[in-house]
This record gives sequence, structure tokens and C-alpha cells, in this order.
Amino acid sequence: MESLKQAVWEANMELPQYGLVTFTWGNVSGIDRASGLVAIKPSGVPYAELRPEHIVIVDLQGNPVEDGLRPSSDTPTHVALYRAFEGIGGIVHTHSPWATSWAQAGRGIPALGTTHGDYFHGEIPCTRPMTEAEILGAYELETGNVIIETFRERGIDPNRVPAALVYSHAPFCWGKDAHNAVHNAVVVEEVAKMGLHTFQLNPEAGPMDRQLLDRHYLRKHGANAYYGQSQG
Ligand SMILES: O=C(CO)[C@@H](O)[C@@H](O)COP(=O)(O)O
Repeated sequence: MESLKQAVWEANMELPQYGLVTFTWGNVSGIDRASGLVAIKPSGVPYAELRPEHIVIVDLQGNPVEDGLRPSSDTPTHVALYRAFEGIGGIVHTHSPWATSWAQAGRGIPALGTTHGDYFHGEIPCTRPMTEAEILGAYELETGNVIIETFRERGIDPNRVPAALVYSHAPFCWGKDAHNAVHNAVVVEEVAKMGLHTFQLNPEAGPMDRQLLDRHYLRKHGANAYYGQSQG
């Protein structure tokens, strides 16, 4: 578990480095699929004070398995996604401003160009609004459930579109591990910024050509793609 804690700490520390978090508005987790244990940022700890030993280990129900700090308030969302999306190994939640603007507008980010297509095989969806019962009930668990519902109902493969916008809230992004999830969160923020500018320049802009999207997504993520390459 120490190596997972270290990796998850490093991934968390990348959030301020890439300008994705203000104060403590975000968290990263990673999972060890063999043991079913998840490492996640503790709740409310400023990034400047975060140390590898602060990272909290929880089970797939979100229960801490060792003494330590309180896990992120978003833990039930993270573990719901790990349970439902078996191919993922890391999750990031931020309130990064460009992606959050789309979430607040209730709009998914369409695949408008090849920057998007290199990482996401289609629109990054925005969920439906959560119901009053969901908000007043097990809110963080229901946040995960509304993301899962969005992917299932729209037939979106979470391995090909590793991000979602939660309506009136913010992005959740994921990847093969915690570091890769942060990488995808950076790309979501970039395509969110570009997308808004695209619609400002041309309100009639539409999704890119499907073959161009396939060409870009599949050439970078096809059978022979090497995960972990420079990813630049
Ligand atoms: O989404 C929110 C708040 O809206 C939380 O993710 C954010 O404040 C971080 O909470 P934690 O410090 O991880 O408990």
C-alpha cells in the first residue's frame, strides 16, 4: 500500500502544479485492483501540507481500513465509479474553472477538434440534474450513480471517454491510474477552454467529422498504443 499511497500523493500534488485546484477544491484517488483497496486524499488538507502518509486507505465501500485522517468527502463517488467502471485505476475531482463552467451550464463538451479526439472518443457528457431526493440523501454516492447512469443510458464507454461533468457541480475524470487521471483532467480543462472560445467565435460550430475523430482517437489509443509514453 505504501507505493499506492506515494503514487496517489504525487498525483494529488500535480493538481496545484497544473493549476487545476483552488484551495482544497479537489482530490485524487487510485485503486489496487488486486486487494480492492483505494488510496485517496484526506478531506480538507491544504496541498502545501499534504504528505504521503496523510493519504487514506479505504475499501470499495469507502470505509477506512486503518487509523488516520478522514477520507475526502467525495470518497463515496470515487468508490461507486471504481465499482462500476472496472477498467479504471485512478480518479480526479476538481473545480477547474473552464470545465466547471460547462458543468454549471449543463452542457457536455462536444468533440470539436483533434485535441479532444486524441483523448476522448466523443462528447464529454454532462449528467442530468440530481433530484431533490438524491441531493438530500446519500449525495456523494448519488453523484457517482448519476455519472454511471449517464454512461450506461447513452452507451458511452468510460474507457474511451474518461471524464464526466456533473450538472451544476464540476468534472470527475479518470484513467488507468492516478497520474493518468490527472493527465486527462488537464486535457478536459484545455478542451473546455477551447470549446468555449470556439462557440464564441462560431456559435454554429458542431462536432468534428466522425472519421477525423476516429482517426485521431484510434491512432493514439489503438491496440499498439503504449500507455505511459510522453502523453504530450
Ligand atoms: O466538490 C467539493 C465541494 O463542492 C469537494 O470535492 C471539495 O471541496 C474537496 O473536498 P474534500 O476536501 O476532498 O473533502
